Amino acid sequence: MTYQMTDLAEFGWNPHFSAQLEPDDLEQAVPVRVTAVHRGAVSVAGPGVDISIPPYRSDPDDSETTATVGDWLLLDAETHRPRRMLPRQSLLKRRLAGTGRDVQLIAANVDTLFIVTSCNQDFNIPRLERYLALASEAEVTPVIILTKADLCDDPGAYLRQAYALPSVHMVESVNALDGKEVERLLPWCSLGQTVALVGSSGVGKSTLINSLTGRADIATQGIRDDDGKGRHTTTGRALHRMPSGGWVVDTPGIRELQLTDVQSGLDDVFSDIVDLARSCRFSTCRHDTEPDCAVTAAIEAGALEESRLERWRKLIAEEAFNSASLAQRRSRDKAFGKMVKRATKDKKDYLEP
Ligand SMILES: Nc1nc2c(ncn2[C@@H]2O[C@H](COP(=O)(O)OP(=O)(O)OP(=O)(O)O)[C@@H](O)[C@H]2O)c(=O)[nH]1
Ligand SMILES: [Zn+2]
Repeated sequence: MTYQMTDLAEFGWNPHFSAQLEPDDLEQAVPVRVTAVHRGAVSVAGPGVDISIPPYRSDPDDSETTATVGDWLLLDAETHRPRRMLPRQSLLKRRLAGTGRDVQLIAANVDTLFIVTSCNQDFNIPRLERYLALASEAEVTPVIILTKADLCDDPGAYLRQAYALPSVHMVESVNALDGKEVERLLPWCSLGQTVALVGSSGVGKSTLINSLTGRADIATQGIRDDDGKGRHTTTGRALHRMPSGGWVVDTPGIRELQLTDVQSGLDDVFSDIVDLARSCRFSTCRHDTEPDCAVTAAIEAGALEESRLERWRKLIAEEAFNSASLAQRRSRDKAFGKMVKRATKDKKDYLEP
């Protein structure tokens, strides 16, 4: 079977994925994209394919290799069984709420992360920095979207604060209810582009998705669900096609974002402090009372805000804590695997001396 690359491009295929193909792959396999993950089934779609298959994990020992929304799978053209998953271009994940340890995959192969906040008390620099670190770590381009501009006297003040963050290059303020204004986001939503939205509850993510998809089937707060049992919030997870040709990932609100394994993301977002720290006299400088500390010197000179240093410290501490518990679990899993292997070998030796 052969495909026009343009047919695949509609689903978000790009040279990154072409580069993963073996010469005869497309003769025996169909590339499909995961459009939804349900309990016990995964929906996939591609040119001429729109089916449900059982959940797939390429490495049984590694939960991060579970096919998630946005992943590309090569299905056997006849049996429709997955042959393999193509290496991801990006991966958004978060610590699973409640368990404290497990990592939940949010979406793969996302091009742009819309970090949504509103021009009111939700606007919060530390929260933006967390989301920026998440985007950087996931290798997704961040765009900050300031909603409810229509309810605010001076949206420009919020725009300026967001732009002032060193790693921020794109900020848009919109009235998410106004389709015309939301068109300003179209450059990130063109053919085959995949966007995901993150932000606190109530900032307007569903409203934006509705405006971008031109549909009203995604529940917004305050609207009653069909079952009449009450307010429906975004709980499913799926890729929705936009009239502009792009795809939008509808993920549940990430209310308690925890940073896992985001050391390099933090370094990017706080590169100003990391750069300064290189000039401290001691490589182990804690930027506290040490002599010749470039960081405290910058604070004294007014070049760095002390609160920014504090936020960095807090995130570093949180990151260290999270990564430590993750590392503990990984080494425990590994030790368990080794023990099982050893026991199996012992048994074999015993049975076949
Ligand atoms: N005036 C105005 N209202 C908005 C805007 N964006 C969202 N709203 C309203 O704010 C409320 C919350 O919006 P949602 O889109 O449900 O927020 P959400 O981020 O999806 O919330 P969760 O589903 O809980 O994560 C709704 O009543 C929207 O109509 C905006 O830009 N301007
Ligand atoms: Zn220092």
